[in-house]
Amino acid sequence: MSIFTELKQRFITLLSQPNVRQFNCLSDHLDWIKIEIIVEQLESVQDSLWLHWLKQQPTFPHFFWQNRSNNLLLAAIGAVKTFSHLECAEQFSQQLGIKLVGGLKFEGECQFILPRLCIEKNLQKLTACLYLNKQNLAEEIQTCLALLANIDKVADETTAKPQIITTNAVNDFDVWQNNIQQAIDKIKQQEFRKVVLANATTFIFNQPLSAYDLLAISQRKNLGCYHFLWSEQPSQAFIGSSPERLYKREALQLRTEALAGTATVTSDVEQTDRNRLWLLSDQKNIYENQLVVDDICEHLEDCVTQINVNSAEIKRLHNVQHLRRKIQATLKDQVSDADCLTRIQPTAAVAGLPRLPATQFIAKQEGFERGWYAGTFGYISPQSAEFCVNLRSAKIQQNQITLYAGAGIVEASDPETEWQEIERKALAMAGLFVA
Ligand SMILES: C=C(O[C@@H]1C=C(C(=O)O)C=C[C@H]1O)C(=O)O
Ligand SMILES: [Mg+2]
Repeated sequence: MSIFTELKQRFITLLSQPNVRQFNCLSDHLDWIKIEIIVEQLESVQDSLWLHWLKQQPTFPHFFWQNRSNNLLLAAIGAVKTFSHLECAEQFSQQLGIKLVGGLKFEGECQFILPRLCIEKNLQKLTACLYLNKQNLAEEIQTCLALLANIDKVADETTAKPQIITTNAVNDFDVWQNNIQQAIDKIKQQEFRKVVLANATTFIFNQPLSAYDLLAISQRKNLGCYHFLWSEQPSQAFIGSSPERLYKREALQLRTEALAGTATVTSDVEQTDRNRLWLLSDQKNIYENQLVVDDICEHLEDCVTQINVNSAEIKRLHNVQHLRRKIQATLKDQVSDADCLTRIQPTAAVAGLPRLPATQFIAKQEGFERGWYAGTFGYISPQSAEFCVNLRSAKIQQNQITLYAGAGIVEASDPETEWQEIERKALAMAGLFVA
């Protein structure tokens, strides 16, 4: 029996119990019921299973998130409550002692949900939770039964190979070069020290694309990355495979990082290793990274009791390698995830330093709205939280895909080199469909 058939049968049995109202209440005075199923030893399945399951679920939104150390995977369908204010989401999660999933767009818009059904996999342990509102319980049970009717269905990975018809970038090289020159002028005038400029490239295909299939391919190719998918309606989704952690919190322990500074990775092993050594000692890249360290430390300063920055190491990916400095801190009591998120996001790795003039420059010059790109996805809960930075990502709408990639611009930046850098970063997604 598949895990989904097992969950379906067990949930239907639990929902049919006459005392469902009492024994699963999250708390006497609250409106919500949680029905939980735990499977301690899930047999090994491929990570793509959860995406192929989502692909077949008619209940939206869909949320998928897998951390880069691959010991936590979340797959959720439906929303019984949505939050557009971080503090409200935080308060709700605290009160009920539950996880909420979602994130923040680059421009700051907040979107968290309490899913109808949330499946969580920690290594071999699986926890599935169904949430119902106590107020109109009879109706809620019917809605859940309708959702459960379909949860044993899993899609096949398509063999279809959509063909590219046209490609169009928001900024061509001339516009890019001009934007970088303007950024460098502003840096010289001391309006800011760094700004991260991005491009958006749209590919139109001869047939619709499956966000689920693309992300499943990416899971196998972009190793050591967070993988995420957010879809509010059929045929539209935002996906990505990002190397960058925004932060991970366990109780008061916070882990974050400065990931910035880039060199090429190719199939030439020796050249790639020379690039690694060059990156570790290149002043422009070290400076680019240092500004991210400064930004994070400054923003966390008054809400931590200690903070420690590790020395630089290399985070190696399929097409690029980055300089990374890990940062550990202990939060003061009472510091919330709402605090952490608003302080850390968007870091100087995706916005710039100082944050305000950099984001204003981006909004004015870049030529498109970033939305979920360079935003963050993850979860909050009273015990822990984890978020990634939504890089190496794409927006899919029917037969169109828009890829996003950016690069940190500092005074020593060269437009040509930065252009090559964003082209290589875009390969994390483009490499999945451009032969
Ligand atoms: C902005 C992006 O990446 C960021 C910029 C980097 C750089 O400029 O060296 C490196 C890693 C990321 O923090 C992106 O991938 O779009
Ligand atoms: Mg760079």
